[in-house]
Amino acid sequence: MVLRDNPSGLKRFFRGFVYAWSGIRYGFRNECNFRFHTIAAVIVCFCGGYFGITKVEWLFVLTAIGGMLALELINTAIEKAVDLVSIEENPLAKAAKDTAAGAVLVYAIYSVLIGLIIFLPKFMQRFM
Ligand SMILES: Nc1ncnc2c1ncn2[C@@H]1O[C@H](COP(=O)(O)OP(=O)(O)OP(=O)(O)O)[C@@H](O)[C@H]1O
Repeated sequence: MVLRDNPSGLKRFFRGFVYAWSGIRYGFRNECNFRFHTIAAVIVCFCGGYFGITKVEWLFVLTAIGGMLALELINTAIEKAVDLVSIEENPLAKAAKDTAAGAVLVYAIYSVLIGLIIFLPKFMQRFM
């Protein structure tokens, strides 16, 4: 049983990575939004390479990608935790899920704006 097993030091540290990787795999397998954002992230990285964006632009792009993926996973964690404690209809459960979804939406809008600011001028310059 995981809760009783309490290794210390390096073993515990690396075990944390295994659990985290398992969470990422869970998100990818079960959450359509997480898959969508992962695929979008890969496409954006290819575009970054293709358009030769600057180091500072990469920093913004990577912040948008990393934040978006992390928030999606946190949103999934909140959804699962809420379902665990409250299967029945509950206004607090609704508030928890909807505010978590709102956080994802806010960051998604931020990410889209970053993408437009960085890529739109380069796209227009190359293809228009
Ligand atoms: N226990 C609950 N009580 C009240 N409202 C809930 C509850 N569970 C979900 N809801 C509400 O129902 C709607 C859909 O919730 P649901 O959990 O299906 O979200 P979803 O975004 O469709 O998630 P998923 O990614 O699992 O498909 C949301 O508005 C949510 O706040």
